This record gives sequence, structure tokens and C-alpha cells, in this order.
Amino acid sequence: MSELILELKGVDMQFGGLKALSNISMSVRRGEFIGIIGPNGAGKTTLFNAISGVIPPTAGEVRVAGRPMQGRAPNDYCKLGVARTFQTPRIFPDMTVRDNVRFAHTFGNASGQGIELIEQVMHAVGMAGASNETAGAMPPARQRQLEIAMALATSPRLLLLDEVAAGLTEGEVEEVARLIQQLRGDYDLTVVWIEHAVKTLMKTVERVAVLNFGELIADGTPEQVAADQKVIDAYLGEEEAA
Ligand SMILES: Nc1ncnc2c1ncn2[C@@H]1O[C@H](COP(=O)(O)OP(=O)(O)OP(=O)(O)O)[C@@H](O)[C@H]1O
Repeated sequence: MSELILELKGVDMQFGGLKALSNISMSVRRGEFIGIIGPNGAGKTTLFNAISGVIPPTAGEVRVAGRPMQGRAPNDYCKLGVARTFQTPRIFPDMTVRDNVRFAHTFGNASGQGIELIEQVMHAVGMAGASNETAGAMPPARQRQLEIAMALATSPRLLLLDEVAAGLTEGEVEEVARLIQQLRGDYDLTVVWIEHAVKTLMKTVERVAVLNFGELIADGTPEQVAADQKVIDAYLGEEEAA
């Protein structure tokens, strides 16, 4: 069996009276490409926060590359090769694209890859020509691309993408999907991708996990998940009608 890069066991996230994640258990093998779908407020971003140590879970266990992550600092996640993007890009708006990527490389590149990685990742996401642009002046879709470049500059093994295709046209979403596929191969990544663009996501990923009201209601191949009545009732019926 191939190596498990991520394991969740009985993960809960309690926000006061709200249980945003409830007893989530799932594993991700090295090299897998997984999509996470579910209605608004289902707990998808909260799951990323739990996996990346941004908001550690209130119960249960997260393991990255076999190591228990409880009590670890965000830097430890980076050292173990976890990188993520945010729904609202977290970039330095007054800095240029290159300086943003350079920052990520300097402070997050635990495996010590040389500075040539900076130009390489900008090229990989199609931003080589924009390296001197001010990051905050770019449209949101470009800022998300920049965030992907920043994530890549940390030399990740596990890349968590949170709605990197939000607000794009169907054609653009397809382009993003192709880019992620390409990066996955080129950088030997395990990818977990949260996205509402279900049609493209289902065609792209190998496995889909579905959250609803903080519970994992399905986890399987896109075909299995698309045929699952619980998923259709909770999400897909509504998406198709939209
Ligand atoms: N830091 C927090 N404090 C309190 N409640 C939170 C916090 N973060 C998320 N929540 C709540 O947890 C629930 C899950 O939110 P989350 O953002 O994970 O959903 P989501 O599936 O990512 O939704 P969307 O598709 O709209 O991005 C929501 O009810 C949200 O309001």
C-alpha cells in the first residue's frame, strides 16, 4: 500500500454551539488527487484549517506523513510539506508578484531548494510575464494564481487548494483544472481541491469527498459520488438546478 500522507481520525471542530466538523475520518495516499465538495457552510474550509493547523481541531487526530500534529506550530506543517491557498488570497498586496513568491520561498522552503525555484514556479503558473506587477492591483483570479505559485515555492508535498477557480467562467475553470493536473505531475504533489465548479472537478479528480453540515456523507470515485442519493439530495440536485 502506498504511503499515507494525511490521516484524519474522528476530527471535530466545535465553534461555541456549532459543530462545524463532526467525527471526520479519512486518509489520503501520496499522489492522490481529491476533490472536496458540499453546500455553503458545510465545513470544507474548516477542514482545511484543521488539516493545515490554522485552527486545530477541538477533538480527534490529524497526522501528516504519519506524524501526529497536535500542538504543532504552523511552521511544522510547512516543514512536513503542507501548503495551502485561501478562499480570499493571502498575499502581500503592496509587493510585486516576484517579491511575494520570494517571501514564500525564503520563509517556507523547508527543503532548501535554490532561488531558481522562484522563477520556475512563476513560469509554471503562467505568471512569468507579471513578475514585476503589484500583487494587490491584479484581479482576484490572478491573485489566486499567485497564491498557488507561493505555495509551490515552499516545495510542498501536500497542496490544499481552496476555491482557486471561484468566479471564473467555465472555460477558465477548465484551464485551472488543467494547470493543477500539470503541476501535480511536475511537482509530484498530492492535491486536495475544494471547489464549487462540480462538473469540471468531477472530470479532473480521482476521488471526491462530500461534506454536508460538517459530516462526511460520501467518499469515493466521481462516478460513485455522482450516483449517491445522499449527495444528490444534499448538493448535486441543487447545483444542477442552478
Ligand atoms: N472561525 C470560526 N468561528 C466560528 N464559526 C466558524 C468559523 N469558521 C467557520 N465557521 C462556521 O463553520 C461552518 C462551516 O464553515 P466553512 O467556511 O468551513 O464552510 P464551507 O463549506 O467552506 O463553505 P463555503 O462553500 O461557503 O466556503 C459555517 O457555519 C461557518 O459560519
